[in-house]
Amino acid sequence: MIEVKELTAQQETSVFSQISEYNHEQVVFCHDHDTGLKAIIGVHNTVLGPALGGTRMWTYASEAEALRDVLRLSRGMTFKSAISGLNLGGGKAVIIGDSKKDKTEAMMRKFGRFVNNLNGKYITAEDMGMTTQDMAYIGMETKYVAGLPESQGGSGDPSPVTAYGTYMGMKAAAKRAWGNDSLAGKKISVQGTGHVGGYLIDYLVKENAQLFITDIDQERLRRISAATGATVVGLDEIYDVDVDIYSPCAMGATINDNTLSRLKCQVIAGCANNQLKNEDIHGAALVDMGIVYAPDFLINAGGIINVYSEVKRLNREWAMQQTEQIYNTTLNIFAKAEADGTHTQRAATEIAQKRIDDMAKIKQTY
Ligand SMILES: NC(=O)c1ccc[n+]([C@@H]2O[C@H](COP(=O)([O-])OP(=O)(O)OC[C@H]3O[C@@H](n4cnc5c(N)ncnc54)[C@H](O)[C@@H]3O)[C@@H](O)[C@H]2O)c1
Repeated sequence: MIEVKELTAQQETSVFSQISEYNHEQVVFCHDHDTGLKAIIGVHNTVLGPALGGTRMWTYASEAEALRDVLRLSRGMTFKSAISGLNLGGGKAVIIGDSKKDKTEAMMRKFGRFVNNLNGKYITAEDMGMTTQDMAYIGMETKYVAGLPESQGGSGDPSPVTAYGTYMGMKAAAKRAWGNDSLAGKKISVQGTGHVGGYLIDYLVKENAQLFITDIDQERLRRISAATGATVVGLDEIYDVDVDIYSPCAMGATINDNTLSRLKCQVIAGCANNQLKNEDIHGAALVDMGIVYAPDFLINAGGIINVYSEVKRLNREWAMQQTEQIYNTTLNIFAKAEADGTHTQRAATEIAQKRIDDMAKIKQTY
């Protein structure tokens, strides 16, 4: 398996150092002057099938940050699809910009043309900052798009399915930590109350969990708090709240050297991608702290399962049934990690990598 190490400052600025570090097959830089499009498509691995993963539109502080994000996200998709038993490779795209101000139909369609140039090696869908309407625009230029509106034969917003899988993973983690998967009365902090976080909160409210929520969108926080009774906490305060479960549902790398010593939870289970800033260092640190960590790419796989159902013309019922399996898979990962004396992220990655390696051998005989 390829180890991902911390890069030196010099390596961080070298595009090829980063691509080789994460072992990507292909990275495509897309630029269009007229629409202001600046996008990067990362194709990590296509052994199991076409690289499928959403496009994220975000106000990255630098181009280097955007590149790092697309590389980490696309690698995560490889393992997510592999561990979920899907015949898909890992890919992802980022568009640099403010989704609320900079996005236009022309920009989306231009991006669709870049996706089309890859001839199906990469299939796009939604991620943060993108909507089903954006997928519809992209779909005017390419057939290699999923997550289209249901009115256009698509599987619609994947977030409810992602939330269901995250909820299943959280319950499995609760069972591991406390011997019982009930979340009733558990204090749970949810960082990010967007598409997935919002649906997850609905499940947690139904179970009578005690919620602490934060978001940069103050209006949404007020609305959710008024509807659910959740306590609103500050953006940074979220790491200090005395809770049983911390659920990262916004950006990645929130489990890092600065936050670890502040966390008081016994379980971490959320939908955000790439929650561990450094998989091995912070994954191992969580074991030392006695925190049960439900691997992000495993428990947030509901969205890709839903998108896969669209590509393979299966229905949402199939997607929900597959997603429910996340509960058992998560329990199995906890057991494997303990038996192997390793952390859960590594145990999950090893299972995913083994499937890729096994299938690569089969393909050699075609
Ligand atoms: N949508 C899916 O189906 C899906 C699938 C798998 C993984 N994910 C991951 O889950 C996470 C959330 O996705 P989403 O679709 O709900 O996105 P979203 O944009 O709908 O929601 C993200 C929320 O996080 C908030 N936020 C951003 N930065 C924050 C910060 N520093 N602190 C607190 N809140 C902050 C935003 O204001 C927004 O409300 C992302 O990491 C995404 O990659 C999503």
